[in-house]
Amino acid sequence: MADSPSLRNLTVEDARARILAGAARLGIESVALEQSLGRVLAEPVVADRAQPPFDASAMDGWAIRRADYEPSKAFAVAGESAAGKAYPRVVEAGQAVRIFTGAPVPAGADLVIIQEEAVREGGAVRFEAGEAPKANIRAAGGDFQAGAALLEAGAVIDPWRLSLVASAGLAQVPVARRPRVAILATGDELVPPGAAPRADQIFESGSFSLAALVEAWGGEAFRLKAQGDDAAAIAASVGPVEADLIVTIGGASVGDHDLVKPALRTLGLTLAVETVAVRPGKPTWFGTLEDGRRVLGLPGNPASALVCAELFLKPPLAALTGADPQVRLSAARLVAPLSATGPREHWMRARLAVDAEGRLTADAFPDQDSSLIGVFSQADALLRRRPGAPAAQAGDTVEVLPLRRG
Ligand SMILES: Nc1nc2c(c(=O)[nH]1)N[C@H]1C(S)=C(S)[C@@H](COP(=O)(O)OP(=O)(O)OC[C@H]3O[C@@H](n4cnc5c(N)ncnc54)[C@H](O)[C@@H]3O)O[C@H]1N2
Ligand code: MOO
Repeated sequence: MADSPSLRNLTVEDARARILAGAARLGIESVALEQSLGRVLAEPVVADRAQPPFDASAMDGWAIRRADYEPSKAFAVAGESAAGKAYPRVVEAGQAVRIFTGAPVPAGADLVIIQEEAVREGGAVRFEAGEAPKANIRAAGGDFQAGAALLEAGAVIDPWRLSLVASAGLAQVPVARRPRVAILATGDELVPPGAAPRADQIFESGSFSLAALVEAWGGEAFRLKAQGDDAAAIAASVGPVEADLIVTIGGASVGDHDLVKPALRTLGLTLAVETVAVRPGKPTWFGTLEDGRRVLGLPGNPASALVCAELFLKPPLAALTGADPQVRLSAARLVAPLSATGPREHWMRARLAVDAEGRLTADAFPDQDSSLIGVFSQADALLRRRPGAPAAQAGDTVEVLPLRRG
C-alpha cells in the first residue's frame, strides 16, 4: 500500500509534532535517592520541613541578647550550642553561650559575636565588636519553608537537584519509568567490531552511538542483533520485541535493498512521517505497528542518524518521561561565511568557541557529507540553517544546538 504523498518532505517541526503525538509519560516507579541521578521526577518534591529548621548560627562565636550588648562588658559563660547538640535553656541577660556554625541559636539570643572579637577569661567572656555588631544568624526557613514546592514534576534530577531532594528528606524518589528503546541496525555490509570484515563490508557503528545517546537521554537501550538486507529477517527480529520505541538504522531510502519499511508493513506499519525536508536525514521516517509499538527509522549514514536522533529521538524520549521535549537553540556568531542553503533545512556539524569579547562563536566544518563519522566526533554543536537561507557572513548571528559531549 502506498503512503500518502502528504507524509513526504515534511518540515522538521511537522515531523517532530507527528512523532510526539500521543507520546505521554510512562508509568511511575520509586527509586532510591542514590539511583535517581538522570531520572525525571514524576511528582513534585514538596518540603515538609523548613530549611534550616531553626535559627542557625552562621559563625563560630558567642550567642547573647543584643539588648544586653556593651563593648568590654563581662558575660557569664552559660554553656554551649553545637551543630546537632542544641543548648537546652534560654539565654538570660548577662549570659553568653558558646556557639558554632550551623548550631541552633538558643532561645533568648539574637546576636552571635564571632570568636575573633571575644576574649575568654575563665567563666566570663568580653567582646570588642563595636557598637552594632552583625547578627550572624540564618533565619529558620531562609533556604526554603515547610510546604514549599522545591521541584516540579518533569524536572531531570541532576547533581544540584539531587542535593535539594536529599535536603527534603526523601530516601525514595518518584520518577518516570525509563522508556525501553530497541535499536536495530540493518545492512548486508555490516559486521560487528571485532569481527573480520570482507573487503566489501564495514564495521557497524550506528547502534553503539544511538544506544549511548538513548541512555544519556533517559531511556533504557538494548541493541538487537544486526540484520542483513532481508525483509523476512528484519520483520522476525522486530516481531517479538517489547519496547516503548523501536529505532531502526539504515535501509530507509529508495534503493532495492532498502527494506525496513516493506519488512515492517508485514507487522501492520502505518506511517506518520515518510520523509523529512532535512539535511542530513531526508529518509527519516516514523510510524506505528499494528499493535501500537512506535518505530523511528533513521537513515544509515552516520551523520544523518546522529543529527536525526537529536531532532527526532531525544524529544519523544523526553515526552515519554514527562520531561520537556523542546529543542532549545542558542545564538552564536559565525566565524566563517556560509553559502546559501538549499530547500532542505540544514543542520551543519560545527565547533563552538568563545571569542575575546566572551561571545559564543560557531564554525561549521567545511565537509558536511553525511557519511563522516570523523567530523561528528569533533563537532560540539549543530548549526541550523533554514530552508532557502541566503549566504551568511562571518559575524552573522546563527542558531546552534549544543551537543552534550564528554
Ligand atoms: N536515489 C536516491 N538515493 C538516495 C537517496 C535518495 O533520496 N535517492 N537518499 C540518500 C540519503 S539523503 C541518505 S541519508 C541515504 C540513507 O539511506 P539508508 O537509510 O537507506 O541507509 P543505507 O543505504 O542503509 O546506508 C547508508 C550508508 O550508511 C552506512 N551504514 C548503514 N548502517 C550503518 C550502521 N549501523 N553503522 C555504520 N554505517 C552504517 C551504509 O553502509 C551506507 O554507507 O540514502 C541516500 N540515497
Ligand atoms: O539526508 Mo542524507 O542524510 O543527506 O545523506
